[in-house]
Amino acid sequence: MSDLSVSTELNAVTERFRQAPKQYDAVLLASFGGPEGQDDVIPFLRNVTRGRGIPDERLEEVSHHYRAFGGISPINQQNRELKAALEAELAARGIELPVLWGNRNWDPYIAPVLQDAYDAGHRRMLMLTTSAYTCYSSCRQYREDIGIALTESGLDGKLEVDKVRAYFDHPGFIEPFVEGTAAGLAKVRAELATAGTPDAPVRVLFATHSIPTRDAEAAGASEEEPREFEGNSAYVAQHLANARAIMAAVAPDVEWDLVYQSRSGAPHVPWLEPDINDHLEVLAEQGIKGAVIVPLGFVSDHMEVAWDLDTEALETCKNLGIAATRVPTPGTHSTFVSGLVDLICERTVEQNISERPHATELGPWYDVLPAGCSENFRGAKPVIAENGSTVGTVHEAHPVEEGTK
Ligand SMILES: CC1=C(CCC(=O)O)c2cc3nc(cc4[nH]c(cc5[nH]c(cc1n2)c(C)c5CCC(=O)O)c(CCC(=O)O)c4C)C(CCC(=O)O)=C3C
Ligand SMILES: [Fe+2]
Repeated sequence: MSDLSVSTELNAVTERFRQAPKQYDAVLLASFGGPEGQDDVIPFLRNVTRGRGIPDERLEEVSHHYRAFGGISPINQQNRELKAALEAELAARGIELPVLWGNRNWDPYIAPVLQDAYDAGHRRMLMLTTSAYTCYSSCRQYREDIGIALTESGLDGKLEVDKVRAYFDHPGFIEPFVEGTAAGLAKVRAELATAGTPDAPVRVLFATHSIPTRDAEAAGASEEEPREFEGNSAYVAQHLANARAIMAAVAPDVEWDLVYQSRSGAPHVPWLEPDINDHLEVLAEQGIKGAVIVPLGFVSDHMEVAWDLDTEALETCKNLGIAATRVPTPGTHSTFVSGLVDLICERTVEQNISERPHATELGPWYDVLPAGCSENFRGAKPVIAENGSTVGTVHEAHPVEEGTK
């Protein structure tokens, strides 16, 4: 249906940071976590922002987003559904790999999940995150949280944990956006036609989470493997490359912009801009009458999508007289789920997939990150899946290996 252009070639850098396939005994589906009731809201926000310099006023404001949803973030249910979909796809392919689910900021927390996994006999796990891009928050922080959990529990050296590559440009992640953008454009154009202005200008807005510009510049950067990125940031470059790939497949003639949302730091700290709402005002002044909002930075329709886009940005569009629609996130789209299982199979010995499909020239991203990748100036922490770090590796003979020799 679409003509997303996909390459399976490895670049020299990826080749160097590639890990040989292993015999894993479980997948760890690692996510952000969210509150499941009004009483959870404040403790959850404290977990997220511990030591991060987020002003109280911002926490107060964000707590209202959660309160409006009964204190329940949609993210946990979405992860339960993703876990079930992954289990079904693995089973359908005859792959015996249990999927365990752990969160960075809410129950079920990563640390006890790792302990339970070890107690149940697991020794070699492959982490799959619900975060597709490269920056501190979307990659390194997950790797540090595993590193900290392993070190503090004494499991380091006994339980091995690796990570699936950042999959922003895997076709399984991009295809649902291609489909959604095409459908969104058709919907907005139909709406404009009904209003008697079929030729009114429409803009596609690719939305992602803003991050501090300092984090953006550190994203994907490492002394070991210096690389130049568009926008001076792998995070920015990855989104731009994805947006281009999607527009090339869907509507090469339609104009688009990359915009940011959910900024939370202190006002004097610079974050990536423009904010989607500010940008919509500029577009309205330029005479834009239709907008297709693509939540390119997100894997599921969690609170950052449900509030910041569906509640705030769509409200802004309404006030500005812009006909708008928000495209679905990959969620449990069968192409996405199947792509995630392909990503797992890239790393496993059984039913190994040796090709590394990628729809942008930036990828495929690394299995093992170059030393110091996306460090965020908050001090060194134990980290897994990184060149030069032994955290998350096993120093003794591995029982699974012994059994299979
Ligand atoms: C890059 C990125 C992603 C995408 C990658 C990924 O998916 O991981 C993401 C996802 C998410 N962010 C989420 C929620 C929050 N993020 C916050 C704060 C922050 N996010 C940041 C970045 C990101 N965040 C940053 C740099 C901060 C500042 C504090 C810090 O430096 O860490 C805060 C604090 C309050 C506020 O200021 O908003 C909350 C509540 C939820 C859960 C939604 C739900 O509950 O459904 C999800 C999926
Ligand atoms: Fe966030």
